[in-house]
Amino acid sequence: MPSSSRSAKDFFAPLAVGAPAPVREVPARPSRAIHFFDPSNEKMAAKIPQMVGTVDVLLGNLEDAVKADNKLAAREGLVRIGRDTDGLGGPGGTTQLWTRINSLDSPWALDDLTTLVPAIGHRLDVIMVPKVQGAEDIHYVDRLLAQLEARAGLERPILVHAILETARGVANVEEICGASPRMQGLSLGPADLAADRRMKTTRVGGGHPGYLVRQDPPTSADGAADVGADRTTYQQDLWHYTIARMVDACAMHGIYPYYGPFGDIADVVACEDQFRNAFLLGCVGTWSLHPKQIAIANKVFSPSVEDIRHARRVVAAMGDGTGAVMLDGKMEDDASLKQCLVLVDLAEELAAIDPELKKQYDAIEEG
Ligand SMILES: CC(C)(COP(=O)(O)OP(=O)(O)OC[C@H]1O[C@@H](n2cnc3c(N)ncnc32)[C@H](O)[C@@H]1OP(=O)(O)O)[C@@H](O)C(=O)NCCC(=O)NCCSC(=O)C[C@H](O)C(=O)O
Ligand SMILES: [Mg+2]
Repeated sequence: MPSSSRSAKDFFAPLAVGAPAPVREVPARPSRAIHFFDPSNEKMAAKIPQMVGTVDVLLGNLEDAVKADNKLAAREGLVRIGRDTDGLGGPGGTTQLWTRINSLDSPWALDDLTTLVPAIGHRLDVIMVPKVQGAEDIHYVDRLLAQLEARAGLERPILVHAILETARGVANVEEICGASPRMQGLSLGPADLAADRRMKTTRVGGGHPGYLVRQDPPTSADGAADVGADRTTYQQDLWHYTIARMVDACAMHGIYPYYGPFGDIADVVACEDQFRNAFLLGCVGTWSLHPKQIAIANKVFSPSVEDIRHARRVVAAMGDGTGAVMLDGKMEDDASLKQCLVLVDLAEELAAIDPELKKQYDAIEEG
């Protein structure tokens, strides 16, 4: 659905003479892990060629986590990597190439775009824009990209991904998603969002032991509550509300939602839990900050063999897709079939790019 500031008839028109036609549908390319690296960090940059083919997306980060003194080196490093790395980015790339530019109010964002698009625009699949506040930020990037693409003679538009990391961004999430046909998706930026909301946390994503609910107190025979008794507590998910809003806004506009960073690199168990919550709620992928988070993301954001076995059984049992049937004591109908088809379709997309997964899904016995 077009945003209110552009009429429906103009929504899919190029925003500059000579710019490529906007996409009508965002390509469903697997992007389970968006792996962040700092192109100014020589050790990290040296690892990028060998990571192609092992991760769905490699993202050259130019924003936070890159020291101010290294901003230029990061931009130039990304240009080198984009130019020289086989198989990275563009329509034939085995791994997508994304970048996160600096925020639009920073001294670097304009040069990020005017340098990257002419130099490696043909390789760049998606530009992640941080701290997006509303549709106006997307409109600015949209027009500028169209001008730069036209000048560079690009044949396909670079897509845009917004990070949801301000209270205003969350309040405007639907209009952000619908602001341009370039919109590919949204990620949660829990660290900046926490600061902007004045949450009293100090972490980069994940949970907090203080955010909990407690079991009711036991009562004595006279009905008095023993509030001092030992009671089980249940840690709650700080990010549930925002992820759920993000998922709905993305689904409504046909674009893709992602969890963001999990900063406790050592806690691979909680990382997997956080990723899985996001997967179950509808996210298609997550960020990876360290090489060891790639395997976690790939595992979590690929449907399990058990889920695919069950989903295929439901599809088979439902025949023409209408009516209701009983399977293993449970009712299945049109709606559960649709859920199963989400999983089956995702498995097919992933099997097409991941031979190991394909082997596992192909080995599932029918019946
Ligand atoms: C988190 C790190 C700083 C950890 O780095 P380091 O201490 O060097 O880790 P290791 O010693 O375990 O590294 C082992 C080797 O792996 C290489 N390495 C590390 N990270 C990466 C990477 N991301 N990509 C490629 N290679 C990597 C190291 O160089 C070591 O190599 P070697 O010595 O040759 O064996 C570091 O991982 C890091 O900086 N990660 C990226 C951080 C980042 O991008 N942060 C920004 C995103 S989160 C954010 O911005 C918040 C968000 O916007 C919000 O608001 O919520
Ligand atoms: Mg941030």
